[in-house]
Amino acid sequence: MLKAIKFRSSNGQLEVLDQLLLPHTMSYIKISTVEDGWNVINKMQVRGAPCIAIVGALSLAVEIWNEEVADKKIFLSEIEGKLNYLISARPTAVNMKKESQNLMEFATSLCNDSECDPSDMKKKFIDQIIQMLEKDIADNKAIGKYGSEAIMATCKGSSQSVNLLTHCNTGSLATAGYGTALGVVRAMQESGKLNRIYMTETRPYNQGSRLTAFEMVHEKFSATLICDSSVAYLFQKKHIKAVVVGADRVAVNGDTANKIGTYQIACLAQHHGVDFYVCAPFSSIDPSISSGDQIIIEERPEREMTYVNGVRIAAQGIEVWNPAFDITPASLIKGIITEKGVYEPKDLKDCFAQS
Ligand SMILES: CSC[C@H]1O[C@H](OP(=O)(O)O)[C@H](O)[C@@H]1O
Repeated sequence: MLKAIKFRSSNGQLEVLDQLLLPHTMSYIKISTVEDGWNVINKMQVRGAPCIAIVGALSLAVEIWNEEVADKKIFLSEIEGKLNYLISARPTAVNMKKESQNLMEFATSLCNDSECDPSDMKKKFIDQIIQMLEKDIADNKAIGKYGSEAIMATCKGSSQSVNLLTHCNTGSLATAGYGTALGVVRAMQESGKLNRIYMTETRPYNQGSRLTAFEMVHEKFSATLICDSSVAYLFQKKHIKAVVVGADRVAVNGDTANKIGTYQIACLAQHHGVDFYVCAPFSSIDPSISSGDQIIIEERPEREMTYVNGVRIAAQGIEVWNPAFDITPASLIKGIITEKGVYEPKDLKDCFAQS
């Protein structure tokens, strides 16, 4: 499986795959500081909500790896500033913000623990970050399991295999490995339930044609690439059982921010009676927002839309609007597939009411 992140816990060496160069070139970038981490996230050399959080946190771990910590309170204040800086790299995905909150709660508890000396605090803090890698992969495999069961539960014959559609990239290049929506695709492949995975190109960054297609070819899946504009005709001409997409931020009512183009696919899925699932770990759900209209939608530079590989494809002088995400209303979503199970959008709020 392709690896977006290479981290050696023996010596704190971190490298990330430069996804702007895929599929033609596999090149890893060394990350030594939070500034390096911020830059690769902001430039989208690294992308995907879970991957952003893990690379951001690991960039902090490697920056402080050899630091001598003398005062716990000063150290706590230092890491808070660095985490807030990392959150600013991209505004829509919530994972970096939530993991920062979790890390700050953990660091504060260490700071307040009189039994924990400064060097212990640093070591335990770094170990907490390193655990994110394995937890993400475990979460994704659980998402895959629950998603596969949910999709097959609505099939008549147990021997049936189905066609799925996905948008953008939610696989090993968007996470620590296995993937969220692509994790469901992998789980169905593993259980013999996948006939074919269709994927959209996902203009303008082309996560589908450059990344998802790369992952699927690399692992020899039966996979077909389509233009973003072919989705309606695909639903008309091919039997698509379900759409599985990722998420950058899910509001507590189930409204979901995801890659631009997701909303129109959800509208078409409803029109054609195709089940539409969002696949995301709980770290992508934001309990602080009640609906999707509170989610900030990042707008990317116009050059990312008007040029391909350095060649201008749009008329000079045309004005451009390039939102990187849109909001799919909960009413269009059949289920939100998480590592804890599958939830109807209306039931999501109860998960947070208890906590
Ligand atoms: C599991 S990745 C979630 C999400 O992130 C992608 O956005 P980007 O490539 O801009 O980071 C896309 O929206 C995926 O669905």
